[in-house]
Amino acid sequence: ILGGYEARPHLRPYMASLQLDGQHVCGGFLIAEQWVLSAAHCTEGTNGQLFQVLLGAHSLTEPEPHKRLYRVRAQIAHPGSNIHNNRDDLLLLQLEEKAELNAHVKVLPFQREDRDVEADTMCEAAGWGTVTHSGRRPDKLQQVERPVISRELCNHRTRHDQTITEKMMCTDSRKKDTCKGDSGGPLVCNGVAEGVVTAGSRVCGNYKKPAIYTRIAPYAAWIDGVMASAAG
Ligand SMILES: O=C(O)c1[nH]c2ccc(F)cc2c1NC(=O)[C@H]1C[C@@H]1c1ccccc1
Repeated sequence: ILGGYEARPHLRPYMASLQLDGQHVCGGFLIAEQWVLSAAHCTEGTNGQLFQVLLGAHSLTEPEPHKRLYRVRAQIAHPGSNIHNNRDDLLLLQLEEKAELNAHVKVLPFQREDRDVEADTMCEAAGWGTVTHSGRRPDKLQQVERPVISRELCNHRTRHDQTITEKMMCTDSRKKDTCKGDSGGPLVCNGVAEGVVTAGSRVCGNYKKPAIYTRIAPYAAWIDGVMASAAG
């Protein structure tokens, strides 16, 4: 998160850190007791290694009472996701067991109504992604508020030039922005997860390259289908 600030500890109890060998790789968030939603690009270069999911954390390194690392039983990338573009950039992770829900670990509802969030709506993003242009990595969860910008503006020739589909949304990226390591985390608007930070490599903090999120509503049926088929 560029230009943000340390989150109030455990006020975002749905936040997950996807880790490999104890290292934060991407964000994610709890959408059901045994399921975390993140971004498919985060699995690139991991040659099929399964993530571990840290829940209930504020600091990545300090011992905290409700912090717990969960093993992952299955990782399901959206079938349309690929390394060449940001389309269908979603990853579902089934935890080895149901997460123990408490004040520090809670499910975040996601938007099921497929309608664009109005431009200028203020939304929030949080993550353990880079906090400086030089790539400094924070130990504690950061957050930032960002206004939604219209798909028309985001698709302008000088911005993302017609690559933003109706299953994506954008926020202004002037100075304050999501960045590497925040990918997979939720864009929360009025208390509901509307988007997932895409994990394609993207310059951060430059107003000419707005932040891109996968809108969740268009994928509600896919998400429900995967969770239902793996149930039990
Ligand atoms: O965040 C992303 O967009 C992204 N997309 C990817 C694709 C492949 C891939 F192997 C990783 C990623 C990855 N994350 C990262 O590189 C994470 C490791 C870096 C990081 C940044 C800040 C704080 C902690 C750690």
